[in-house]
Amino acid sequence: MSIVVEGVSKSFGSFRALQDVSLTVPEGSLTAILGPSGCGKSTLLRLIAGLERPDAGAISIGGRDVTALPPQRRHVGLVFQHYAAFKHMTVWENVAFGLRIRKRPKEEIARKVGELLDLVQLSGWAHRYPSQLSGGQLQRMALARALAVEPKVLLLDEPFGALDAKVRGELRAWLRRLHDEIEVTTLLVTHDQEEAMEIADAIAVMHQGRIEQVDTPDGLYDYPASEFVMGFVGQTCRVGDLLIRPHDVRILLAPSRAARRATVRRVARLGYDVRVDLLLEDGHELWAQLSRDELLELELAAGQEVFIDLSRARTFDRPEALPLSA
Ligand SMILES: Nc1ncnc2c1ncn2[C@@H]1O[C@H](COP(=O)(O)OP(=O)(O)OP(=O)(O)O)[C@@H](O)[C@H]1O
Repeated sequence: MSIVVEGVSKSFGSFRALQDVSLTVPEGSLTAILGPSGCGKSTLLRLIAGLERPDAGAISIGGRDVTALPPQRRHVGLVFQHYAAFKHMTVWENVAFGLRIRKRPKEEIARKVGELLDLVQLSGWAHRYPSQLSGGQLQRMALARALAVEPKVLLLDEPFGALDAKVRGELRAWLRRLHDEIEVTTLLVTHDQEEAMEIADAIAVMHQGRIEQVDTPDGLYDYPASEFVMGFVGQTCRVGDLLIRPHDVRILLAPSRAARRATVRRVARLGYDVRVDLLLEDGHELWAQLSRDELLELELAAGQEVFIDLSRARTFDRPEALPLSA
């Protein structure tokens, strides 16, 4: 089911946490809400879940206005960063909990819990207790528990936030596969642009209580709507009003009409990538990201004079992208 947020605002005292936020999460999609700490991501998720009420605006799920409904009548599954498992219950009992309180028949509970444990790859752990699970396994159990009651939408707030980078990476790939399998509309809150870019169909970038842009991962990266978005979804260098991604900085060995004179300050190998720190004649500093092959071709060394083509830079003073002319 789709989620539609229309013109939602929310203040805490005099602090405006959300200002006129609108967002559509299409049915079956995996959409990420991406933004820095404090931008209002969790507040938006909590409003959709019904844990908070908006001051203005409306929220609908599957075409039904749920703005005035309590959480339990919205049929949402929720998973947070620090999942509160029932410690005295086994994994099986934790996953079965929601079905038991809904008084579902025993056979149905047994079948469903079995299926869910398969889905989250915890079948072999059904009779363990939460204290015997790793962080990644606990979060998978949390997902199984959220899915048990067949939510119409799944809301995930930094579900892998507390885990180390390697486990996070594994769970990301796993979540994407799970989503493709069960096709439940999913909204994922994260401050990690790599996480959002890797698994989401669409990303809503938030900044200071507003949504700055909603687009596909490629769309955000290639056509950022604002300087904030450009800086948040990838690396950028600034040269005066111009913003450019380091891999778009072209280094030339001979002068050309559009190129600026610069000095190589340092060449650093970062595995296959190479970082070349540059000082432009006018005093601006920037860096170029090259491949090792490109570096070998250019034979760059510190102190060398080169020419920098910034024609792929952008400026956000005016709405359209402005290529630099000489
Ligand atoms: N119940 C509350 N009372 C007062 N202020 C709140 C409350 N909930 C959130 N805020 C404030 O609203 C702002 C947005 O909070 P929110 O938790 O939505 O941010 P976030 O983007 O999820 O950040 P993080 O990634 O750090 O969790 C913050 O400045 C926060 O302090």
